[in-house]
Amino acid sequence: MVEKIQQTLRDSAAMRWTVLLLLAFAMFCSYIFMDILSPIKDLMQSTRGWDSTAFGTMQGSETFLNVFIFFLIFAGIILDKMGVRFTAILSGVVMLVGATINWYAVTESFQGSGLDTWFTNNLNYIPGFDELGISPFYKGMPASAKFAAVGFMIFGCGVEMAGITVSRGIVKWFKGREMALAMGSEMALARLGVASCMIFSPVFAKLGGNIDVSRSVAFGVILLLVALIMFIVYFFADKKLDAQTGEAEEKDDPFKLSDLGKIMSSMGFWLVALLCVLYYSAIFPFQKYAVNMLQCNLTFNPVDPNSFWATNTVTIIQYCIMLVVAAAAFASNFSKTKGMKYGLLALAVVSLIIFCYMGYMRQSAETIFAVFPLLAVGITPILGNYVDHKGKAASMLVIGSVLLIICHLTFAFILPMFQGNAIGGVVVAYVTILVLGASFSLVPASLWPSVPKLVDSKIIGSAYALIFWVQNIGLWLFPLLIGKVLDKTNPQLVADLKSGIITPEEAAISYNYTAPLVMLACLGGAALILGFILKAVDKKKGLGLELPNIQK
Ligand SMILES: NCCCC[C@H](NC(=O)[C@@H](N)CCCCN)C(=O)O
Repeated sequence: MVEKIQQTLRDSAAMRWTVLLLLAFAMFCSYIFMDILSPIKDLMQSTRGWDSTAFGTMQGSETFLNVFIFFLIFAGIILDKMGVRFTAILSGVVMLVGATINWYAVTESFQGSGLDTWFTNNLNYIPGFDELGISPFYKGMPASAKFAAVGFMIFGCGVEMAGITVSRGIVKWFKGREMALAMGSEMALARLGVASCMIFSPVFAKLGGNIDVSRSVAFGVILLLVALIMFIVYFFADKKLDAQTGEAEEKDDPFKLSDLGKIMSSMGFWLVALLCVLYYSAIFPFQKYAVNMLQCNLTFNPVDPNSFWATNTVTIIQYCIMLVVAAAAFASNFSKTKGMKYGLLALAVVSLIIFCYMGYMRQSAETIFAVFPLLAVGITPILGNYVDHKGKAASMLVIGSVLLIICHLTFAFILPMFQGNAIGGVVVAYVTILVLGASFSLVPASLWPSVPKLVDSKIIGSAYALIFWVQNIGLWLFPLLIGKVLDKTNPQLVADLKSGIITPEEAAISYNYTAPLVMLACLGGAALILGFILKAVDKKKGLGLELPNIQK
């Protein structure tokens, strides 16, 4: 008689993918909040008086507690000690609290309140940090920006804690199965979140003709409430799984601080962590300057504000096309026949071309750069699927780094040659952004699923936390460095601006970006060297980075 094999929730594909949807949707909401103010920087200046320094300082506060107060390290320890479901809910609550403070700071009610007065007169610096130039506050910073920074740094703790928790949750539910596809899908949805907020945040702020920036932030807060609900539902599924498997690893084999030593002594781990900080420092900080870099290098013919291309209808159509690209590319991973697979991929490519055409017709750098997260939405799951079935993660890290170098050098030296050539410049920009998007899929799709191969599953939370911590240092440092290098390498522009020879508007689109782009290409070069070393170490020590996740 054939013995009936005990099935757990994890063995059911439908249940596994439902759990992934809960976690991924929570991250989608968090990524929307993370960039909610980015596309309305101009409105923050005109309605709340945040100049570029106030805006940049507030945005930079996100990493402050994680990096300098080591919150991420504590978050990793909490995750390994308390388990995924507890930490998921905790991170959801922390994000919501931070976001609510952030929202209140930008409302009309904050203006003129007691808190407004207090923040105007206090919190002008943090001793020690101020001297080093790394304080999230400064004398003269608008009170609303200071209070928003307090909220954003609390949110930053929650969102990074959620990031490591979701990664560990995916490992728990998908290890030995479609783990890289699951991580790729989660990141794809996160990228869709970034693209969505770029499109919808200005729409909410300008709704009904009157400008209110707090509406956009309120939209983000509501989404974070939804994220918390997702985590609560996940809590029950995860509890049931533990009851079925009797695993509850955090109780059976409790995490000890000495376990951290095991991570630190793994050469493979450090190579991945360093590669991560180098690679992501050349991507996320670049993302903050990319639109301006395009404005400085491309020639745009302003679109008539009354024309079809300037309407919100076009925005909505473009967003729908974006969803078609993402859905078709994602569904191609699950198609049963080759015909269906290639049909869906063809649909994704045609929609992508239409998306690019519309971006060109709108003649704005923002809509051209919008294609960047879109390609990652489409192909990160496909590449994750490849890692699951064929492996080659270390090789993908190397290829991703090569593409990164090529793209930054193209932006630095080839794009400026097309200044004055409206169509040629846009074509070069699109091709380079698409290739960069491919690189931004190759590296994340192979890097994050490699971590469970390097450390014990009991300490996976701390391992992700350590990588995130190292990465956060780069994410804090490089936006600052790019700004400083830009000013240092454009001395004439800075002097002309100071003496009033050119207006701030003219100056803003006249920077020469060569030096910062070469700096980012060098980061790619260093990541490439580490990639080769990682490949060699993998071969020598048999880490299994080139092997598929699913062993047939
Ligand atoms: N399951 C993979 C999770 C990592 C995804 C990764 N996110 C990060 O690395 C975050 N620490 C940084 C996000 C910072 C943005 N301001 C990703 O590729 O998004």
